[in-house]
Amino acid sequence: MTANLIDGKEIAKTTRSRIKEDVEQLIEQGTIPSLTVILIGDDPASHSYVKGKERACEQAGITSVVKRHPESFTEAELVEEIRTLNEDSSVHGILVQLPLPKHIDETVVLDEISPHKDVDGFHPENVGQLLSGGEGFVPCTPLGIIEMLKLTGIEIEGKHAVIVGRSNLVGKPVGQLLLNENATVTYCHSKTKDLYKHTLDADILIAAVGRPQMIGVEGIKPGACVIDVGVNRVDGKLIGDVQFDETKEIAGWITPVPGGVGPMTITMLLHNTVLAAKRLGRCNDRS
Ligand SMILES: Nc1nc(=O)c2c([nH]1)NC[C@@H]1CN(c3ccc(C(=O)N[C@@H](CCC(=O)O)C(=O)O)cc3)C=[N+]21
Repeated sequence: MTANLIDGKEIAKTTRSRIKEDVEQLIEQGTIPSLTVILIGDDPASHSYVKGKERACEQAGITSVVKRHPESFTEAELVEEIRTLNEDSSVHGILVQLPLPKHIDETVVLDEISPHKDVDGFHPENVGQLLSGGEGFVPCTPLGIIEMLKLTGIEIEGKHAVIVGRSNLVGKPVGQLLLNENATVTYCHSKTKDLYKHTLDADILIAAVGRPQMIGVEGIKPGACVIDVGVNRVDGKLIGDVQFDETKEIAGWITPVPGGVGPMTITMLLHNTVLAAKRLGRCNDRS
């Protein structure tokens, strides 16, 4: 058996053209959705991701501004910049590219972003909304994964979803979303004993550890849906967390790296920015 490929690029393309229509409608109503990205330091991977975000915004008709700062930019300067953007009614979405330099406290910074402009969904208010089933912003990668499953027609309800990795960015929120979709959810992590005992029972396996090819085919249940969130750069090449070539022979569905989750992450950033513009627009109408 060979797995069906979940083509993230193709799904992203379809979703982005839908978003573009939304943007056009908003522009007709007088609002140009706009995203500001703050990028500190000169990590090549971060610069490349941010370029991808800029390109995607441009294609969708969303205004994007990138504020680039040297490694020496201070936490106080960053907080000040965020406060200014929070107040600026022409800015709908604010994203601070991670990771930040060591001298800046990520928590302090993320807490400073207005929850109404927090298109990453990292602000504690939005994290809380996700847990309680509210209407906050949901982190882009987890949202992209759910969208991809739905658009591919993979049933979530009643399925056993096993997540490997418990980061705040991906592991934890994707588990919560799957739970909200009525999956039975298991979280695995670096201290989990006998990892494959759990993964072998997964109908839906989410690999989000950030270690190249750490999940082997011995850990995959035949017919399972395997979502590989890994973006590990090895010798200039992008490698996932799953041994793709072996796994694709027994899985039912699998996402490639690149061309899987990555393009959907950026797509959901566009989605969240449009959502922010719609919501903030409504607030401005009322004032
Ligand atoms: N505040 C913040 N929000 C983020 O969402 C965020 C972040 N910081 N820091 C870094 C990670 C990583 N991330 C990716 C986004 C797109 C691709 C992507 O599009 N990847 C393409 C390939 C891109 C390439 O070749 O370089 C693909 O998988 O096909 C990958 C990784 C967002 N992140």
